[in-house]
Amino acid sequence: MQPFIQPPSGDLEARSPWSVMDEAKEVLIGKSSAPIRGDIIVPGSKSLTNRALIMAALAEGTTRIEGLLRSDDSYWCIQSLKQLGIAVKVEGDTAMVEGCGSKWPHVSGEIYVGAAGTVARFLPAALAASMEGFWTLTGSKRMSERPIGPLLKALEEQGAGLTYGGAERCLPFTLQAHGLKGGNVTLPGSTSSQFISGLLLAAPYAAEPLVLHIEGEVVQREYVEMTLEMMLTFGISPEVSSDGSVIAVPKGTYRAQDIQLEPDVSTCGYFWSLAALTGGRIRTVGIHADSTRQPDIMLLGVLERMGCTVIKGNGFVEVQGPERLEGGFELSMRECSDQTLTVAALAPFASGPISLKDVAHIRHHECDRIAVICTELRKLGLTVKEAEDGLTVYPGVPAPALLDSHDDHRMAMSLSLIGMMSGDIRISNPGCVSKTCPDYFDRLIGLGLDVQMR
Ligand SMILES: O=C(O)C1=C[C@@H](OP(=O)(O)O)[C@@H](O)[C@H](O)C1
Ligand SMILES: C=C(OP(=O)(O)O)C(=O)O
Repeated sequence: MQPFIQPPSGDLEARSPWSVMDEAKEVLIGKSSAPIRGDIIVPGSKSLTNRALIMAALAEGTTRIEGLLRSDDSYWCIQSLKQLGIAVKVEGDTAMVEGCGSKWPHVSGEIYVGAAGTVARFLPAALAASMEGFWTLTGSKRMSERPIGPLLKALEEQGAGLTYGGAERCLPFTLQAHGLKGGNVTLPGSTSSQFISGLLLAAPYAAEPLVLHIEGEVVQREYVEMTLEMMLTFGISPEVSSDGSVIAVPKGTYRAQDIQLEPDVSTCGYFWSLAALTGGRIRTVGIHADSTRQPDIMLLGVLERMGCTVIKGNGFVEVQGPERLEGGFELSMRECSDQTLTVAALAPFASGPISLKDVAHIRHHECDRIAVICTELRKLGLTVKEAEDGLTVYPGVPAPALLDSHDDHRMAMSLSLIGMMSGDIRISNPGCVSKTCPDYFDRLIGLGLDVQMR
């Protein structure tokens, strides 16, 4: 075990005022001696929050959003909209957004998107849809490395002028808006579903109806469905071909709404896992498992396969952990790939190896998630086999270690699960949880876990 506390690391500029633990250099989670039990209400979905904010900004009229997530990703979304001259008033988890009908009040300026993939990929088309404007988009160091090229290429073809401050077709860039032409546009589905969602969000404002042709299978297709569903809520009905590869978006204007957002199912995954690992019981309130569009609900199927009992109630989901988790199988995580790290953290405690596949794209997330989870699990003395599109984790007993979150909220939250099972595990730079769940560690304390910040 390394004796020294590491200096603070990570891209602290990307932390927002809604982050609560920037000072923490590391977290130590004590071994849990009892099954974890509790009922919790998880904050709003990041994906729903940022879609709702951007559609509300593009709409005509004032939208009321309830159940908003207050985290770095939504903070940078709101700040970006404010930079564009949109009035956004936030009280608790309610936001009032004055829409601009795609005529952004501030026609120039610099917009910082933090580390939020949803803001970096959802805003450019919404900017390009305006008839005038000249904006520079910048983001965290990692966001400047993450792919966005296919979306920017499509926007250039649609009429936007783009110049690059660093590498070609990456952040930072300056976008000159001339409106979107519409007509046929092609985007690949294999790197990120966010390119498709980003173009769809702005598509109703194109000069001609826009027809999006998707090349190849979409990683996490359900996020595209989530976008289409919210477009419908705001009054626009795209038509999808029977094989899903062509989406025709009619011209129109979003109409302001009063909407209530669901809790973040991706965040629920860590809490369900606490129950799964300890033979406990966690009920997350506010989730309708059968109707949610959040793809990480599919983690419930994985937990059942691992021997958990899952109760899908009316407005809640409850997970009860077994005596011992089952392993010895292979899973495609393509459709709920944000949970790959969660399952990798559960796997050492299962009865047999678990192989996770079809997630090559997560190498382009907050860090190279496949390489990094393998590195961190190996530091614990565990056996892991890395593949191009996933990994296999073997059962084992984790040894004490100092682990690195790699400034990735999902790494920090997943590694905390191992910490709780093993004790003597420290995680450096834990403050990155603020990307989606700023009070994550306080919530663990609330469930009776021994969590020390240093
Ligand atoms: O549209 C969204 O809200 C998201 C899409 C997914 O991204 P990719 O399709 O880029 O993997 C997911 O990983 C991310 O957390 C949220
Ligand atoms: C991939 C993620 O985020 P982003 O929206 O930045 O892509 C994530 O939250 O796991």
